[in-house]
Amino acid sequence: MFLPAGSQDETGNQISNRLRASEIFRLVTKKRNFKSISTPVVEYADTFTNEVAGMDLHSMLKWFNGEGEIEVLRPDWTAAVARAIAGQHPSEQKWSYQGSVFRFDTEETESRQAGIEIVHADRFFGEAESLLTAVAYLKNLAIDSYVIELGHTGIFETLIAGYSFSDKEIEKLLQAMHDKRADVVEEIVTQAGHQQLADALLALIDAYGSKEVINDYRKRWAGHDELTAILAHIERLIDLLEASGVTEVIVDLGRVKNLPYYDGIMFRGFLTNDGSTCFSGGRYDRLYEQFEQKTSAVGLAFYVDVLAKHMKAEAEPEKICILASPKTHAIAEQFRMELDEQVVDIQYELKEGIRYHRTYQVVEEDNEYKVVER
Ligand SMILES: N[C@@H](Cc1c[nH]c[nH+]1)C(=O)O
Repeated sequence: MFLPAGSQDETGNQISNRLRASEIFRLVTKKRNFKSISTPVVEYADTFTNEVAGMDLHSMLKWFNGEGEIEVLRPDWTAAVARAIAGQHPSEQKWSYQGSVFRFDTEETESRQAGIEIVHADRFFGEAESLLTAVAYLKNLAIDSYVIELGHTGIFETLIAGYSFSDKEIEKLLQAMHDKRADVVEEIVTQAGHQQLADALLALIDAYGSKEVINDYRKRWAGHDELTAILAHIERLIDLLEASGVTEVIVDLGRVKNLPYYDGIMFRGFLTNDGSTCFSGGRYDRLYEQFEQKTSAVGLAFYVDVLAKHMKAEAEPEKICILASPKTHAIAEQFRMELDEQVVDIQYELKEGIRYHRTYQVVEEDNEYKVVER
């Protein structure tokens, strides 16, 4: 039997690492006073596709229910959690969750996330706590080679404000900026008749790297209060991360939003060894406008499958075999109960190719059963 593209089985270490990653996430977030929340896997599509959430129905796993409404498998936790907690008292601010998201536009259809959302809190506090929780979690997973990248939706948006583009053009422009395709960006702005904008956007494509990029752009954007305020904001977060022991923080001023609801700071974590993204998040105050709330909302989600792949495997415990028979199986089981630390396998005969550190056997002596080492 085969599996559809984007689905795969999992075995061994990947599973035990993933379960450990989940348990460590539970402990880390509990200790930091997050309240856990879980939403159903099946929801109305509208929770994710409404005007403010803005996600694309095409990439969702969906069907019609008996009433003709579209239901989906949860494609995103952030919009689901927002729906679930919209009616909660604003004193509840820190939420954590774990579970799968399902999307067709990613390599794997199902991917497991562990995430946090901080709502109704002071804006800088929410961003700082999100990032520091990420740092604490990675530390607890013993993952220490990673880079945190900061970006901001306001840069691109401020630069293109005042130029008219159709929704289609904006969509293409966002994609081209995301792919860092200077040629495509130039083509789109030229065709729209906004040649003057090209230089600013093309420069932005290369505006990533260490803190010096901020100093450089502070000079370039001198006098442009909105943009320099964004730079100062990013710099404050970098200072916080550096003061908390994070050695590699980079900025990408040309980063555009990867989810339609972001409006403000965006974060991402990359693992150094293969560049894979291990967490992603950002500010999304606008999402709460659908509930007539003007508030602060920020968070991030870890890609648990990615983390599990990069975690060191757990140390192997001693592996013991007890040879028994149908008659002595209960005796072997009793002996097994006394061994807390070891992996204990009971077999009726030794199988070739399976290795144990020690082997025991149930033997009969003077009408009594004993377990002895072989
Ligand atoms: N839901 C986002 C992550 C996130 C959590 N909070 C804000 N953003 C994602 O799937 O990438």
